[in-house]
Amino acid sequence: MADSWKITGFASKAEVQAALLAHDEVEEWDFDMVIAGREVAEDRLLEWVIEVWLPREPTAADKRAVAALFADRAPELSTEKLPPTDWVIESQKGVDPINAGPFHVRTPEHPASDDAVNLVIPASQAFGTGQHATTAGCLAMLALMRREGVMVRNAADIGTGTGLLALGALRLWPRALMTVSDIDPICVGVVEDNAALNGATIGAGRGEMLMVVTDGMADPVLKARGPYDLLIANILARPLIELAPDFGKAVSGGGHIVLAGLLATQEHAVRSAYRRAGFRLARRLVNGDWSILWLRKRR
Ligand SMILES: C[S@@+](CC[C@H](N)C(=O)[O-])C[C@H]1O[C@@H](n2cnc3c(N)ncnc32)[C@H](O)[C@@H]1O
Repeated sequence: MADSWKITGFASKAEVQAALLAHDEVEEWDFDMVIAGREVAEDRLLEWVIEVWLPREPTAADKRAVAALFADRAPELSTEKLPPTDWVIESQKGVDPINAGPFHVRTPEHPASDDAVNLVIPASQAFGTGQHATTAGCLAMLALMRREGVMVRNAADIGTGTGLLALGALRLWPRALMTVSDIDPICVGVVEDNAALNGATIGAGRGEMLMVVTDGMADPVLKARGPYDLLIANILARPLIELAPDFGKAVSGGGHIVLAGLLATQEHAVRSAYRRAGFRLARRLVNGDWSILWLRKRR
């Protein structure tokens, strides 16, 4: 567990949104940025802060990069050294269960819901507890697809994180082949643990989950198991646009793709890239600032 630092500055909502976009656009950015709304106790005013977390003591260049996130004014920034903590696990502890479509996503500490499809996801270093609007939106979109009569035999979840979306999809389509992938090898153990917790089996057969570590569609196993009739990708707008041609090849004619990780303001660019790759829009959901797209490949 390394030391970490946090730089905080109050911002307008417009600055917060611009900062989110900048974060997505700047490739060499190596900070974790948290955008938070803060309630000031006395007058219940909602203020926004930009919090930037760094794995090192901020240099002058780091501070300039953070200051550049604030439009036309010199922001007042405060810098704080944080105690050594595993922040990913810490941030996931004690989170409340969420409901999305028929799903109830909870940690093992919370009781099961009798009238929902329970998915158990403990705190881990991988992304995907259901708390984020994009994850919850994808679960709701998958449930909508099932309600609309979509049948899935061969699916892949790219950027699976905790494996939550794949586990949800397997509840909706229990006989499907399911390949999951992530660029981050830490997800392998997390996916295995979460599969076991949710009664799923790791394997290459129907109703099982096969995990590969790869960037996008690069892995030969991921390619060989296609074409997919459902591909799920909750990543970010930039990689989604870059991956559009590969995803276009990986999805069968008439097949489906669910995309998330794009802000509503980035939807146009993502939809254009996927139109060029042979997809048309079937449905869209908006959850907070985020868009979740269901697209269908032309036959
Ligand atoms: C926003 S998280 C989504 C996790 C989970 N699917 C969910 O919906 O909560 C994005 C995940 O995509 C992975 N990722 C980012 N870029 C990727 C790429 N080019 N190929 C595969 N995975 C990628 C990240 O490591 C991360 O686990």
